[in-house]
Amino acid sequence: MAPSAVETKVVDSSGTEGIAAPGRQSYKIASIPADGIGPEVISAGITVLQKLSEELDTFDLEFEHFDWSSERYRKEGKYLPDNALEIVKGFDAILFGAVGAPDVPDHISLWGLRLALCQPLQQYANVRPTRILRGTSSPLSNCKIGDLDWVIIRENSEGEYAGHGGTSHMDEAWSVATEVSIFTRHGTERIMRFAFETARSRPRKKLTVVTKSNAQRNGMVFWDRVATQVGKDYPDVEVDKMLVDAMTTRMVLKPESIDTVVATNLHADILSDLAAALAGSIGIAPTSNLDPTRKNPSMFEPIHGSAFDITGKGVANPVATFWTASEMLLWLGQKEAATLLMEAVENVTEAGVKTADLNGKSGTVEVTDAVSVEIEKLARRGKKV
Ligand SMILES: NC(=O)c1ccc[n+]([C@@H]2O[C@H](COP(=O)([O-])OP(=O)(O)OC[C@H]3O[C@@H](n4cnc5c(N)ncnc54)[C@H](O)[C@@H]3O)[C@@H](O)[C@H]2O)c1
Ligand SMILES: O=C(O)C[C@@H](O)C(=O)O
Ligand SMILES: [K+]
Ligand SMILES: [Mn+2]
Repeated sequence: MAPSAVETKVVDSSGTEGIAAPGRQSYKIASIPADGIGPEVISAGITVLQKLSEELDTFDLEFEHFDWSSERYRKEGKYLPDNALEIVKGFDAILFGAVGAPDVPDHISLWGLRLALCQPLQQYANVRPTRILRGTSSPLSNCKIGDLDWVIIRENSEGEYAGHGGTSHMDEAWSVATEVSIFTRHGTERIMRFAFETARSRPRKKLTVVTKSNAQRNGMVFWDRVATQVGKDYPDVEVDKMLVDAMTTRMVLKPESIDTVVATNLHADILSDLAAALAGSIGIAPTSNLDPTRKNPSMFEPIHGSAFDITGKGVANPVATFWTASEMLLWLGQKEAATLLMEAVENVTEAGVKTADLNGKSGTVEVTDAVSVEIEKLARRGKKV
């Protein structure tokens, strides 16, 4: 068996190892910061999570760090040890940074780490909420806070990311490559149900099904068909359909007309980066890779990548990771902490403590410290009343 890649063990936030105090839930979190700005933002995320745990009486977190990264790939030829899935199954959740390095082809890094975890762990629902945070603004001139409040549900197990394909006769004049999209009834129906449930749980109960069923006349027509069938079980959810190209224009021109969106793996990948930018920056938006059956741990990561252009400069926006941490706490059942964390984050953005991508002047550490101070204030205020 390959050796475990555990580098360091961090004890729970109170500084003691072992059993949680009575009444406190205890969670084991696998931390995989990986590449580029990943370690910078994950370290910031862990700082605020530990602060929350210290200030609230509700939970303890025990982090274990894994060095699964491009650096490990360079040394050992692999991103993951052979028993990686077995290891992470022993955790309540995974907190992931980003993977990708300038000297490793992007398809090797993505398939070697992110997809090598979320596909076998059946994290089929990728959930990407976006909204404009207090104290920040959209690049859209007429778009105010509240006008853009979306959740994009990305199919996370198949479609264009099925991994079916190949290349023959490489570099010959007759070389050929295929990248086959796969849409199964099982995969399509389960993401559609998840999307309808998400739409139903939000005040507007409104779902937009995005496809490209004019050009992609098989898989996408199938998606539309499954959406109509599943929709019969959700008469209270208002549904509309959009082609993905037109959806980009609707996101820009009529953001207030959108609430919950479901789209394929690739379409939603693209739309969700656009969504984050329209809400202000790719540096704010979270991602949850969920196994809704809860048989496997779910994985939480900021939406952005490893951002080589700003790595090591101390300017990466940690807000995407804070929001991700909040989503992780919600998934673990810690609603009070999740809400308090976002309240703290927005108090800080509103006070103008922001990184350069949000037109601010603060660094990663300053924003993190400000959020920690805010957590303390909010938690202590909450205890007094
Ligand atoms: N889930 C993932 O791990 C993931 C996601 C996206 C990209 N990637 C990988 O990351 C690498 C770089 O990809 P890319 O450049 O297309 O996307 P990227 O998200 O890394 O960066 C795009 C732009 O956004 C900026 N940016 C990203 N995060 C930021 C933050 N927190 N604060 C401030 N600015 C931020 C970057 O500086 C860059 O200008 C590639 O190897 C790619 O495959 C990985
Ligand atoms: O598409 C991917 O899986 C990589 C990255 O762009 C992401 O959104 O996680
Ligand atoms: K990421
Ligand atoms: Mn992406």
